[in-house]
Amino acid sequence: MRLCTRRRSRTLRLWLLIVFLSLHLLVVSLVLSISHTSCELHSYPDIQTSISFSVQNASASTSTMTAAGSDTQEVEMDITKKFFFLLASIIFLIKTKQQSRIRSTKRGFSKKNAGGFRYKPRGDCFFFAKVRQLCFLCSCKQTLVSTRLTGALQKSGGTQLKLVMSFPNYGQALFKPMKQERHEETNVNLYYFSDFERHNAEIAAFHLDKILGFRRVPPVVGRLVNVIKEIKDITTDHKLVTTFFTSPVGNACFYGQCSYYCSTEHAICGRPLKIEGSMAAMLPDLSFAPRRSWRSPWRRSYSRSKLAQWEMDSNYCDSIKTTPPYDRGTRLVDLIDMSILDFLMSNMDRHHYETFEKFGNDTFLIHFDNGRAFGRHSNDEPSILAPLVQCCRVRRSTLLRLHLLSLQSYRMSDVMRASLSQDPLAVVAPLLTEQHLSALDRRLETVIKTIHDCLQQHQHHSDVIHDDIGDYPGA
Ligand SMILES: Nc1ncnc2c1ncn2[C@@H]1O[C@H](COP(=O)(O)OP(=O)(O)OP(=O)(O)O)[C@@H](O)[C@H]1O
Ligand SMILES: [Mn+2]
Repeated sequence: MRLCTRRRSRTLRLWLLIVFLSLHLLVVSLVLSISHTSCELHSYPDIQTSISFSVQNASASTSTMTAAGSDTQEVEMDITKKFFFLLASIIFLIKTKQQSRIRSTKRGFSKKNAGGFRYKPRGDCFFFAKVRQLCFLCSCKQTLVSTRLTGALQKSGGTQLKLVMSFPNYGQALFKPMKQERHEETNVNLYYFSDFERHNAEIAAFHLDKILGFRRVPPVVGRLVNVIKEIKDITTDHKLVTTFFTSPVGNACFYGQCSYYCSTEHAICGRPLKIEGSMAAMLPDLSFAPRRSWRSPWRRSYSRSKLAQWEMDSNYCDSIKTTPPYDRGTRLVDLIDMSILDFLMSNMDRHHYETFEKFGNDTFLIHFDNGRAFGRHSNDEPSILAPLVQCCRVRRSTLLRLHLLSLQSYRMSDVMRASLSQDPLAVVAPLLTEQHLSALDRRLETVIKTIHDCLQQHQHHSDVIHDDIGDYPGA
């Protein structure tokens, strides 16, 4: 009898082991394939090949378009894939939770993938960073758009109201509510530092950054949020609750606490209940993936009367070029990439940028905080291009991408329009007005002309072009 029970329990254990091992194998292969392909699918595969192909052959096929714009589309997973992904995610989450606890005590992260690190689950936004770019799995967008919200807290720091929203699986997103209609231009008498932050600018900046091939803005999507059910009823912030009220026309409003525009006059109101906003995927917690904040050498003075040094000294770049970390590697051209992005969307508010500490100085710049972009379409701000004008340096890959987006068939405004139409809020109204889209084409011409002027002023192309493609024949 006892022998029989023992034999039965041994068979049972054996079966359990087989089931466990096969499940494990399945999960490992799925996770590996997902984490591998996702970055390929979403990370501008083979940008050099795509661009060189189209520049050489202006009538390039749709494969080039994939690199320029349509790769902003999320990959739709079919039901089976979704099921397996869910299964993999659940087991993976449990495993990663245990691992991350061990790793976070070491204050580091795994460097399993060549030149990259992973993973910190933030909801479904499995995060993956390479030395050169940010990468999120495809389910991330869906999480931001439709996962139930379980918490809303005001984010401390910063000047304007923004909320950290939580998902049931402890994932988080940064919510910036709509403060201004899409067609409204910033009042000309407002200084750049007191301009409103725009939710559609955060969304559009994410798309533009991708189209430019940078991938340095964390994913941002638009979402309609119920002011009462998804903020007031779920927040544990009692001070925030006291700022809710019903407007004279019956809309649910609140204003929160912050140093700019947190008052009844600038209340954030639903229509009557729902309000548009941008949801940005949160990067891993600082304890897991520490970041360093850098003051931009071309930071504005944030004063009504003072000028910054770079505005007074035309040789300013000479000193920056010899100052670490701008004296070596790609830091200077990365900063110039950022100034091109900012000029295109007219963002004057780039006071700081951040990097992941783990990658040291040889890494990309994270382009956070784009809410003050796309304020005025009728005006271009040449001073934003100062790093390019003063240093006359640019990555070859950036120049090629700009050339591509200036071609009739891949016009920047067309690619942006197509890309932005993928956002859930595009059904309410286009994320950028046509005036803003055509401003992009106009500003692109200015950037290209500036680079050509630099080439004329310098004897050798290599003085201007930072060759990050190597074997690509002349730009
Ligand atoms: N997606 C994100 N993931 C993680 N941290 C983020 C994210 N977005 C912003 N942050 C952090 O929060 C800080 C404030 O965010 P943001 O700059 O967007 O707000 P802000 O109110 O415009 O700030 P400021 O007034 O200082 O410009 C950022 O500097 C960054 O450190
Ligand atoms: Mn800001």
